[in-house]
Amino acid sequence: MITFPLSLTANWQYANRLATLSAAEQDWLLEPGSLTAKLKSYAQHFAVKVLSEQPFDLSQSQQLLLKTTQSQALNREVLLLCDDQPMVYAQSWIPTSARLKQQNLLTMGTKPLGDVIFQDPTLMRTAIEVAQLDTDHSVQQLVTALTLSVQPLWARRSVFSLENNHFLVSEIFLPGAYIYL
Ligand SMILES: C=C(O[C@@H]1C=C(C(=O)O)C=C[C@H]1O)C(=O)O
Repeated sequence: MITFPLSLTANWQYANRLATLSAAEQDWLLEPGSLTAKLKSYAQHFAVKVLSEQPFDLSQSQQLLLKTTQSQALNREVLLLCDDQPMVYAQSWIPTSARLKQQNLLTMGTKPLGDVIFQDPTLMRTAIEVAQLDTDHSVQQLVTALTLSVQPLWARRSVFSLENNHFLVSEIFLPGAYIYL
């Protein structure tokens, strides 16, 4: 039985410190635009499956990343599926601020975050950090539950901002994702 939220503790690094990324790895890990839009361009059918969406306590490191003293945020964990294949596990931490509520980010359901936030011209994003999750990382329990093959996984994360309201989005590329092809 998987306990959400999954821990995403990892050796996060800014991509410019990783000289050995392949072209495909750079293409997917450093995609500056919407990952949703990029995945949709590769698939006939795109869908979001919500795994867990609940208020949860922010860790101290998350509060620092989000530049917030709020103790809780909405934790949203989803799978992004292309033609019914799970391609990405995404985990977002969205503080319950009025501005983020106004954007309906706290009640997205199966609508992809990217379809909303990238429509906002005030959206800002920090530099993308990347990490490789090894075969004994806690995310691998989800890989096994999805009957996918355990393998080192690429991950990326960044902090988005809408008028000084910050939220953290992490994305793990699952086995079979285009990044590995
Ligand atoms: C931020 C984006 O939204 C995507 C969709 C998410 C969701 O619906 O929870 C989470 C992370 C992203 O993979 C994006 O498209 O880049």
